Amino acid sequence: MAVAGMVLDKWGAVWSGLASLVFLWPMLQNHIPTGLRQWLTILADKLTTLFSPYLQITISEYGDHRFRRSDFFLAVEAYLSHACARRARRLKADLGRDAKNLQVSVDDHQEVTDDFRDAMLWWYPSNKPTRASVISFYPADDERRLYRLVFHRRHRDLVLDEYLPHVLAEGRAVTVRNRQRRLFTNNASNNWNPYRSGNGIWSHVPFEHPANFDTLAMDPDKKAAITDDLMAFKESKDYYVSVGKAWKRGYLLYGPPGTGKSTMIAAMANFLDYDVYDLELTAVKNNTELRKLYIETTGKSIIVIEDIDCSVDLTSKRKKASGDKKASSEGEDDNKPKLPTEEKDDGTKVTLSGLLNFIDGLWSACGGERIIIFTTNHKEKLDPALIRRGRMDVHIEMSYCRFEAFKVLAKNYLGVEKHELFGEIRQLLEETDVSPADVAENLMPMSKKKKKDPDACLAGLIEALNKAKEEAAAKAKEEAEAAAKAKEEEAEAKQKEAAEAKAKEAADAKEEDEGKANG
Ligand SMILES: Nc1ncnc2c1ncn2[C@@H]1O[C@H](COP(=O)(O)OP(=O)(O)OP(=O)(O)O)[C@@H](O)[C@H]1O
Repeated sequence: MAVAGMVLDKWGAVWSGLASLVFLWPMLQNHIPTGLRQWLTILADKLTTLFSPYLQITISEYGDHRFRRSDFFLAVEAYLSHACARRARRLKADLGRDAKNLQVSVDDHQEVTDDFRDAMLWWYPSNKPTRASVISFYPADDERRLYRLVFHRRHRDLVLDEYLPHVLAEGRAVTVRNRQRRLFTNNASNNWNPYRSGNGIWSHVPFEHPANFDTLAMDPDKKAAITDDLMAFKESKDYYVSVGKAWKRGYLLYGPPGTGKSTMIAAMANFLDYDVYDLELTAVKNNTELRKLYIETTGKSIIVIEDIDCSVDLTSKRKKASGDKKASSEGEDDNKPKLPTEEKDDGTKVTLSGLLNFIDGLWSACGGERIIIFTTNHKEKLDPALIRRGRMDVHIEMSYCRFEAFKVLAKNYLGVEKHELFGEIRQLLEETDVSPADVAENLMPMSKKKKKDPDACLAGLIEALNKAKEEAAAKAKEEAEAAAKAKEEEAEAKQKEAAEAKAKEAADAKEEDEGKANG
């Protein structure tokens, strides 16, 4: 007993000495030269590590690789916000994913305690420079956020074998439950900031588009094929692993304006419960930026490049390669922003090969569970390499409104599934090319009175369709006349050219004869 008492006395003195040092340290620091202070700090750290019965695990935001936020860090963040909220002193409140329920979570820099199978654990968030960064030449990397988990050494096995896997699983489940889906857009690179969480590469707002496959006007069989494909993709993680492919899928949506390409993307995102990254390619300076943007996207997301033909001049390369310089500018709108497609990558532009790598290069396999969608009004303008199967796995044509699609709109907008005017409308829709956007516009009851009156809306639609039909016929006539006139002019020009050539030939022959006679 006496020996035990002496040992306790000895440790008591050590702990009380250390406690005094910790207490006086802030005052002493100001009177100690910097070099000595750093040395003492490191020494104190080593002593604490040596003698303390507590162990510490660090989970940093970017793990070992500096490009992508660590999944484990994100899971810890979600777990702490949710599981430890009751014990935290500083909380934050926000509206949940449905924007109705209040959600209370742990404030960002709050220390929290947790208990797991009777073991106490302490979590310390930090985004201050670590000690290493004080003497490092590269402070930026160390200023990123981290969590320290502190626990008694007798719980080592429990923490490593059971607690941390529990945190990971719970954190992931919380993330899925609380996910407020987001619509991201890329920032110009001069606004990127390595010190900010997520680097400020993407900005986001809550994604709240109401479109879904029930409200999308489209042929029902085509619609069913798309939803089946999406569902198969979502559930095919193991399949992609087994065939050695990155878990991603490319969709090309093409068709005239107002046929529902953007609406389809929103319906897909709602169907899959994914985020949407709307990538504005003209704001991306080069291939490196493009890669960085991809790496900063998360799984369960749709990455969209709308109107890809307007961002990248994809036809010119092939035509230039065949020596047809004139053809390269045919049909192009010179006012549109275009990014060069020359394969030479001098770091000042996004090239076609950069875009191909974005879709299926090595970096594109980071993370998985992503859908890439390109939209275009002019499929024929795109380089075949860009849209070949394997890159853009599914090509979906968004076409003009036919009767099946109209029925969906009539049901959504007017609540009508059958009507005596449907026959006439079917006939007109077969004869006229109008977009679902135009049809929808005509079914929108702009006054309360009209809302109650589908007859008036449908009659208005018939009127608009007849007008569109007449306009189309007039345009076709005009075009035919213009084509005939052009043909006539061309024939006349050819005739004139032939006559001139003949006259010149005759004049030359005459000159030659006169020359001979004189000579
Ligand atoms: N297939 C459709 N089903 C339901 N609504 C549609 C459909 N197509 C168009 N609309 C309606 O028309 C509006 C415009 O459609 P949307 O923006 O999706 O067309 P888009 O093909 O993306 O056009 P653009 O090529 O000009 O970008 C939508 O807000 C929607 O209300």
